Amino acid sequence: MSISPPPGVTHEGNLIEVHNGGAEDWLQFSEVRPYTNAFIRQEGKILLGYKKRGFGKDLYNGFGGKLDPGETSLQAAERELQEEAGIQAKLRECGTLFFVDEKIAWAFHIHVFTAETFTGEVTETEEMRPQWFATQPAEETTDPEIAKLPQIPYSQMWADDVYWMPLLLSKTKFVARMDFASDGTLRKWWAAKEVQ
Ligand SMILES: CNc1ncnc2c1ncn2[C@@H]1O[C@H](COP(=O)(O)OP(=O)(O)OP(=O)(O)O)[C@@H](O)[C@H]1O
Repeated sequence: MSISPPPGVTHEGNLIEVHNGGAEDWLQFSEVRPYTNAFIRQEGKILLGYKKRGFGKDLYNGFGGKLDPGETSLQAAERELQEEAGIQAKLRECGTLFFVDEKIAWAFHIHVFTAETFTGEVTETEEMRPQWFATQPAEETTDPEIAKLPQIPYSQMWADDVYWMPLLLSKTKFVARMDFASDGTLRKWWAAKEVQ
């Protein structure tokens, strides 16, 4: 059976394990803007950044932002990682997120990237304070350094992250759409794994 994703969601592979929430119809959108979001994922841990200013202030997120004119999403993702966390990595695309917000005139098409290794030193910047988080419960790790790390702080993240972050951590490609109401609550969401 083939799966039809919500409007705006693009994919190349087959969609499996669809998860669906919310009751309202999908919001309309007239413009789509590209963004990036990058995560360094290592054995038992993930690097997130605490956003100190601007859009998403006081929330933890990956590192990313808008594309500069003429940039590919990969170039933008690598530039934003350098600008916001002070590190360089060869990123690869691991998913796409599509966000629509009742209060915002355009839809966000976010290319999500990941890497396991990086060069340079993780550095706090004017925009972001990077921090490592454990991706498994402390009792399930034998690595004392991982056991000391805090768990992923979903209560200080965008309301949608809890639905797609597990797909990112499972290392399968994923696609998701999330619609926000004007009061900031998640009004409807859809997520799936993408396989070849
Ligand atoms: C609605 N739910 C959401 N859930 C998780 N992540 C979200 C998100 N909505 C946007 N994002 C990410 O937030 C960053 C914004 O980037 P943003 O600060 O606007 O861009 P940029 O750094 O270019 O801006 P300035 O340089 O400050 O103008 C960018 O990574 C984008 O992928």
